[in-house]
Amino acid sequence: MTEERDSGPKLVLIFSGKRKSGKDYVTDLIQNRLGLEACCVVRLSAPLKRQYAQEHGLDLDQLLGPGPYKEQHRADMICWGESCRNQDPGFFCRLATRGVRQPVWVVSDARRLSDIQWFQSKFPNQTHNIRIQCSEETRAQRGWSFTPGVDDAESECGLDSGVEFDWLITNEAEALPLDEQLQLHTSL
Ligand SMILES: Nc1ncnc2c1ncn2[C@@H]1O[C@H](COP(=O)(O)OP(=O)(O)OP(=O)(O)O)[C@@H](O)[C@H]1O
Ligand SMILES: C[C@@](O)(CCOP(=O)(O)O)CC(=O)O
Repeated sequence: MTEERDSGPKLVLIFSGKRKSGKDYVTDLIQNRLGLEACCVVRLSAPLKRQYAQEHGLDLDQLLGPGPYKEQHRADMICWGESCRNQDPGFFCRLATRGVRQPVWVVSDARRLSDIQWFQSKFPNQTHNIRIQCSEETRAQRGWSFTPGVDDAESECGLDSGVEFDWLITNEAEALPLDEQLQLHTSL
């Protein structure tokens, strides 16, 4: 049986950013650098997608991947997830971090103030907020197109204001290479 970490994480990096800004790409890069023993990528949407896939007979792997399949289901998943969050805003944060034993937690997909508040209230000294940004042109090249009800809803806009980000990362071909941006802020 695995033992729960008593002391909690040493570092919690909370990433947010618009669709196709590269949240998964950047957080995977950090995990590759730190290694699986030290670093866990915590995806708040993972338990949501797991439960949603089960209840709706969908392909979980495709919902977890970057392709068009999850986009076809995104609006309905958002509504479904919000009905859970309205009853318990920390519901997916708790599920996604259950049993995580690595000292560095890289949360890949904060979307709402309540997500950030949950980590900050539990780990006030360890938590840092990071925004991944890039142009709409770059996001479009990665498959994004504006979808009403998604791109103008809380899921995408909930952190547009009201958060002081500790770091901003620009994930564009023209920007400083990601490696160098990560090194500027940390020794990652
Ligand atoms: N710096 C980069 N270089 C090459 N490809 C990239 C880069 N950043 C992102 N991508 C690619 O762009 C696509 C979208 O990136 P990613 O899935 O990480 O975005 P996301 O913010 O997690 O998006 P969403 O929230 O819509 O799932 C992926 O196919 C990813 O591999
Ligand atoms: C339904 C939802 O969790 C999908 C997130 O998918 P992804 O992080 O973009 O792969 C978004 C949300 O919770 O608002």
